[in-house]
Amino acid sequence: MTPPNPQEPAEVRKKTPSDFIFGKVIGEGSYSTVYLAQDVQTKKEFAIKVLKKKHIIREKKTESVMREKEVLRILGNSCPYFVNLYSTFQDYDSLYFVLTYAKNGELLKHINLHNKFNFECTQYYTAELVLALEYLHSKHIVHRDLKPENILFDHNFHIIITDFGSANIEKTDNQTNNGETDLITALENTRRRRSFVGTAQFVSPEMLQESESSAASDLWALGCIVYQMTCGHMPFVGGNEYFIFQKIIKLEYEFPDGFDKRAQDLVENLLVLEPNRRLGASDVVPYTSIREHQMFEGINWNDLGPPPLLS
Ligand SMILES: Nc1ncnc2c1ncn2[C@@H]1O[C@H](COP(=O)(O)OP(=O)(O)OP(=O)(O)O)[C@@H](O)[C@H]1O
Ligand SMILES: O=C(O)[C@@H]1CCC(=O)N(CCc2ccc(Cl)cc2)[C@H]1c1ccccc1Cl
Repeated sequence: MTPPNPQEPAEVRKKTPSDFIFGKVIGEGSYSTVYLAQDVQTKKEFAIKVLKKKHIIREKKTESVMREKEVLRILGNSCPYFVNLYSTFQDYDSLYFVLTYAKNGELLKHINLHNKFNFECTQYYTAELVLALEYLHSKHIVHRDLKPENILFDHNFHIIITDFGSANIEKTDNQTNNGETDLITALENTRRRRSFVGTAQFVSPEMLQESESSAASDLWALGCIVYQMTCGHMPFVGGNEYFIFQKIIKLEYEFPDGFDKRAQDLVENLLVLEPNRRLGASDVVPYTSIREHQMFEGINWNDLGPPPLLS
């Protein structure tokens, strides 16, 4: 590897691994390792996701990696609720993604630590998720694998959504410029349908049956996450994926005793089999129908204020 040219200002030169001090491993994926790293020059901390090219090829994830990069490029750094991609670089063996470091880890860890969240915390984090989904869907991007493992906390305990490898960038009307593009899109979507499903417990019924996904698929996942923050476990569980899928398409779940009634009503209006009938599905962003729900009584949507102490 050629050493960086110190005369060239770092901000314009393509970064290389030697621009960073790699620290502890903060997480592992099926074909990636995430390190805590410090920029040698600025001393700033980042999460650097390192993907071994041979693993990407073995897992057939090249398209997923390119899509995640494209989604992160589209999202930019305008919304605080998404991981920011500062830079990418590669060497012979690996690809490197320099990302926002979410210091306080996964939402899932904190739900399990506290067994479940109190109403104030559930209300606050559901509101942050609504604002995040409004931004994401306004960019015509559907996450498609939203779950407490992919929702991280930054140093101030605000959410940072990550893992866009399963995301879909929806074609908008003005992007289909000719019949041929439609055919390519249709072929790509057909091939992708065969291969893609999110995570069993959070996947929407339409993605299980017709494999059509839309912004409403993320609203289904939101319903599952509100349920889990409120009572500490997932609405659809089973011994294996087949039994979980059966419960989802039959809408077979129940609310434990003591489940907050406001949260229950919101969940019941999100976990609707027909995607277009889910609360917010017919809204043109912002999700006015969701914002006006009793779950959010007292919330100032223009300023959520600081996060409540987790409990
Ligand atoms: N920006 C980040 N800041 C802090 N921790 C992170 C960040 N990104 C990922 N992690 C942690 O690293 C772990 C691995 O993340 P990674 O995106 O590499 O794989 P994954 O998406 O979790 O797994 P898979 O690729 O199988 O879906 C995550 O579970 C998360 O806990
Ligand atoms: O899209 C980009 O920004 C470049 C374009 C040039 C390039 O070669 N790559 C790497 C493409 C790639 C993807 C998967 C494997 Cl297994 C190997 C190379 C892309 C890349 C470089 C660094 C980090 C990520 C990516 Cl996708």
